[in-house]
Amino acid sequence: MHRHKAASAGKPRDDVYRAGFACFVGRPNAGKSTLTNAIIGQKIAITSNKPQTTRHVIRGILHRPDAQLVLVDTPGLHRPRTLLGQRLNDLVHEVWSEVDVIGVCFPADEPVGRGDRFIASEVGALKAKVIAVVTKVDLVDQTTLAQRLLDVAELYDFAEIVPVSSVSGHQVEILTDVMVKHMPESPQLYPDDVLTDEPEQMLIAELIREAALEGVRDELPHSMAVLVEEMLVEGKLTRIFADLYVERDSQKSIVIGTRGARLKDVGSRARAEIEKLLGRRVYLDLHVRVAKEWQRDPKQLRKLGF
Ligand SMILES: Nc1nc2c(ncn2[C@@H]2O[C@H](COP(=O)(O)OP(=O)(O)OP(=O)(O)O)[C@@H](O)[C@H]2O)c(=O)[nH]1
Repeated sequence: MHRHKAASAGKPRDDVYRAGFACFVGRPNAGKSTLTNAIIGQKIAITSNKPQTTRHVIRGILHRPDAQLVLVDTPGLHRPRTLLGQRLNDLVHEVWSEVDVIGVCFPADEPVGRGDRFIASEVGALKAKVIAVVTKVDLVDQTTLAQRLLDVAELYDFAEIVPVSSVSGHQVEILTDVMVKHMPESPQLYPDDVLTDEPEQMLIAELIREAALEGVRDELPHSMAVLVEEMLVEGKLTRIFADLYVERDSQKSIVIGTRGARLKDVGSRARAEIEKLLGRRVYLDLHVRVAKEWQRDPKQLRKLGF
């Protein structure tokens, strides 16, 4: 038997450190993003687009003394009508097969429908624990909520059903506890200092944006966004990877300048400011991208503040 020492010693559950991956799924508008923010937003939330151990995009990591909960993104699941739809669904299943907990979200203020049934039928037969989250409970009365909980319970044999409101914060803590409870015993998956918290990343993005706009505000008024993709702490040095998004190729040329001279200058000015902010030495890696393809991705657009 490969039992953990702590478990065989009969220690209380509280002593066990748990860590793992979870994702929220559900039809569009079910409240997945808001819930993710409610869980990680007020805590020491850290985000990154460069997953270290898995292929999926990490939305945030919740650190607790007893657990680490890594929330990952999945693209929406659709009834596959096209090859692309099929490929997307394959990707969804790939992510699902790698997570420990799947939270299927059902908005309390809308009846359970065909889309919900489809998703519920797809989440079975996985190693993941599947829990139901009834979202937006602040929008309905007790009778409606009770009916919704019954309808959801009939869809699938969920491990748990948790009603929450991301807006009022009602039961968000409890949902987190439930998710942690279903995480495997595991050492910490991500060290605390590999990634950083979002507010800090926003400030850094703003400093880069300031530096990039200097002298060219007339040509590039609002059409630029900066996204800090990754921050890595390596000894005394912090490596920061950031993307500058512009709307057109012509704007990209302006930002980069002749043979990259302007971008280099932007980088060194931004770096000086970031070093002041962090009080640490910084290596800054800037990439200029045209946002065209990003405009079709609402999540990315939201992240960029458009
Ligand atoms: N009143 C209330 N509104 C909520 C709550 N959670 C989410 N909403 C609202 O519901 C809408 C959809 O929420 P999102 O979090 O964007 O939903 P989503 O599932 O991520 O949507 P997609 O990205 O389209 O899949 C937004 O307008 C939210 O403000 C809640 O707990 N209470």
